Amino acid sequence: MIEINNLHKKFGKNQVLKGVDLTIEEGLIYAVLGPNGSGKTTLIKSILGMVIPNKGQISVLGEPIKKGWKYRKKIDYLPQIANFPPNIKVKELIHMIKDLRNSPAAEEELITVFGLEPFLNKKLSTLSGGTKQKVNIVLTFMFDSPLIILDEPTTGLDPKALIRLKELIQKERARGKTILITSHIMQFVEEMANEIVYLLEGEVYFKGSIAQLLGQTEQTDFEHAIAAITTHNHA
Ligand SMILES: Nc1ncnc2c1ncn2[C@@H]1O[C@H](COP(=O)(O)OP(=O)(O)OP(=O)(O)O)[C@@H](O)[C@H]1O
Repeated sequence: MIEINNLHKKFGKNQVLKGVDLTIEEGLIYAVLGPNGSGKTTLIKSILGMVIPNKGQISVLGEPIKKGWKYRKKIDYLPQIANFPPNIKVKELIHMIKDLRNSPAAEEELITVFGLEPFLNKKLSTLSGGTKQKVNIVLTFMFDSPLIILDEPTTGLDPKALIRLKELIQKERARGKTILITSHIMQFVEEMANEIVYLLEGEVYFKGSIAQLLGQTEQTDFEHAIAAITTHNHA
C-alpha cells in the first residue's frame, strides 16, 4: 500500500527524518508513535505530498508520488489541526469539501452517529473543540478511499464520541481499508493498532505487533513497553 525508502527531511538545520524505511501493508491498522517532535506528522505529510522530502522515495498504491497528485484522491486525511474559515457553517463546510473532492460522499449517517444535526446551521467559530473534531471526522470518513490517515483523531472527544470513532475505524478496517494513526493515547493505540511503528531520532526504531513489542521489551503492559522501548535493542 505504501513503500517508503531512505526518507530524509530537514527543516533548516533540524534533521527530522534521517533515512526512514517503511512498508505499510494493505488492510491493517498502523499506529505511528514516537516522542514529541520525532517526526510523526512530518512523515504523514510526506506521504500526503504536503512536505517535500530532501531525499528518498515514497510510493502509494504502487505509484511513486513524485509522478503526480492524483494518488491523493485515494487518501482520506484527518489533520491534527484543521484550519477552516471560522465564519462558515458546518453544512456549508461539508458541501464545500464535497465539491472540492468531487467524489461520492456519504455524510448523513456519520452526522447522525456523532449527533451533529443540531450543529449543522452553526458557524465553526461557535463550536466547542470536541464538536469541531467530530465535524472533521465526518469530513474524513464521508469519502470511501482505500487509505485513511488520522493525525491525533481522539483530540477533544467525549467518551461516547470516542466509542463511535473506534467503531468507525474498525468498520473501515473490516472493509479492507488501510489505516494509519498517530496518537499519544496509549489505551486507544492498544485497542486499535495491528502494527506499531515507533519513530526515534529520525528513524524507524521499532516496527511490529504489540505482542512483539511486549516480548522484546520484557514488559507485561503496553504503556510500559512503549516507555521501555528505547532502553532495548533495535527491532
Ligand atoms: N514546517 C516546519 N518548519 C520548521 N520546522 C518544522 C516544520 N514542521 C515540523 N517542524 C519540526 O520538525 C520536528 C518534527 O515535528 P513533527 O510535527 O513531525 O513531530 P511529531 O512527532 O508529529 O510531534 P508531536 O508528537 O508533538 O505531534 C519538530 O522539531 C518541528 O519543530
